Amino acid sequence: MLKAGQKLNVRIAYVDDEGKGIAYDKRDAIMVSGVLADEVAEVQIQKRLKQGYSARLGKIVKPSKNRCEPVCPLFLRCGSCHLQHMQMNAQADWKQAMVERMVKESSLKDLQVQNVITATNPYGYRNKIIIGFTRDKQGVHAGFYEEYSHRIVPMEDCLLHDDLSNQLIRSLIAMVKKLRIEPYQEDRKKGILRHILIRKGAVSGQIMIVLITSQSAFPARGQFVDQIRKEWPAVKTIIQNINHRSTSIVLGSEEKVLFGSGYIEDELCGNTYRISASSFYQINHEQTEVLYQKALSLLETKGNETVLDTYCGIGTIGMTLAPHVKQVVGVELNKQAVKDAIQNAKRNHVDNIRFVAEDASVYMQKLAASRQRVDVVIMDPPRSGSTHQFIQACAQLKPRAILYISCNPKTQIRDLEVFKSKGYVSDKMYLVDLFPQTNHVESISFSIFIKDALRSIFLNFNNIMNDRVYKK
Ligand SMILES: C[S@@+](CC[C@H](N)C(=O)[O-])C[C@H]1O[C@@H](n2cnc3c(N)ncnc32)[C@H](O)[C@@H]1O
Repeated sequence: MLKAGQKLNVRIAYVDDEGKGIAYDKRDAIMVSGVLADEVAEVQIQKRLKQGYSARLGKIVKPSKNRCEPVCPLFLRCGSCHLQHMQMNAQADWKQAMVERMVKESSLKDLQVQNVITATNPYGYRNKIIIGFTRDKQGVHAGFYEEYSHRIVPMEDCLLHDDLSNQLIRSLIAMVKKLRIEPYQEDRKKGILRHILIRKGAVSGQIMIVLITSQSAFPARGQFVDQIRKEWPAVKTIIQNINHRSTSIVLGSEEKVLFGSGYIEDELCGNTYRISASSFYQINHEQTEVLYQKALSLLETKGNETVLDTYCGIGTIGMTLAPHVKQVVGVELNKQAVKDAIQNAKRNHVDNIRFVAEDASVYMQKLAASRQRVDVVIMDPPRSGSTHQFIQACAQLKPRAILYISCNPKTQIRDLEVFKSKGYVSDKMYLVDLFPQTNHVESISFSIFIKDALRSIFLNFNNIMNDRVYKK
């Protein structure tokens, strides 16, 4: 049995899905951050866990050939990055191996995980930033959260954002301190400013600032807005979001526009989109274009299809696809996002798309009950994945194909297992790295109904045989 404080040298067996190195002492697992597979590291035991021990990294005794120097001084303290110490090509291999492991543990043994489509910009890619505020005896602190905690790691330059965003963050923190805007203290339920959210259009350069507060009125609000507008002309809108709740969810349900229109605009895949504070917008612009192109190329559309774009956000996937199909229906739960989507269709003159504000599972069930004809279903649910009801209704609708985009391959694989039981099979999974330096990856699968799948195998087989006959 190991004791807290004990130091020992361990060999890292593998890096788990959370980016943590796993070593073994006899049969006990030891979990340690900042290490790579096959490295030998000196670690210090911290505490006993259910399935082993957590440990702190002392020093690397034998480094891996995949190791590189983490560039951020806050690496391992701030919870955002997990893989900065891993070279980029090794990050791609690791993400692929992680998804392959998930597939192997599922009933989808024939699903082949393709090589990761890597990012050309491994840093500076994030277009959305959330900074937390707190106060202690030493004063006001602002920055990002430590992993698995509500403790704030004071902000320095974050390399996942561009230089301008980092300058803006520093400037906003200085204004908060100068204007004595009191940070919200979660434990004492006192104070006002909880977070500041910044969103920047990658192409437009337009900036949105959302001040998330614990109450509606707060002193110096007018001065804060005036100062931001004076110093930052790229800021097109400032919104106050009021979150009264005791929760780790950042945004509350109440909003006041303090300056501008309440949204910014950006361009993606040739269309212009308006994006409101609570609407979803992918955080890596360049890789989102790669993701959409890859996903939509799998559909091989003929122009006569009716497509459902479920979990559609502000309508970006559906509107990129619309010129290539007969019609698209977007389904989205967030009413503000649906308002954005309707305006986005107008501003891009896309007239074969419409949007429904509803829970996607409920909508699918209604559609299945009314026996509507749908050719293709696109789904892009949140990290928690879709629901049994959605999949059941989708199978009743019998679309030719289901295109599933996900930021969580684990829940996607779980859902694909259910789809398989309904006759929808997928032979390949494509990965696109939207989140370099982190343990996350975006994945795409394309499933067709088993009878169609068999017919396509038969046709391919026939073509191969015909080729052979011709070659003879
Ligand atoms: C990962 S985002 C994808 C958005 C969009 N497809 C895109 O690429 O920007 C997931 C979206 O699903 C929406 N959503 C979450 N739960 C939902 C539900 N039960 N029904 C419909 N939409 C939901 C969220 O509001 C969010 O816009």
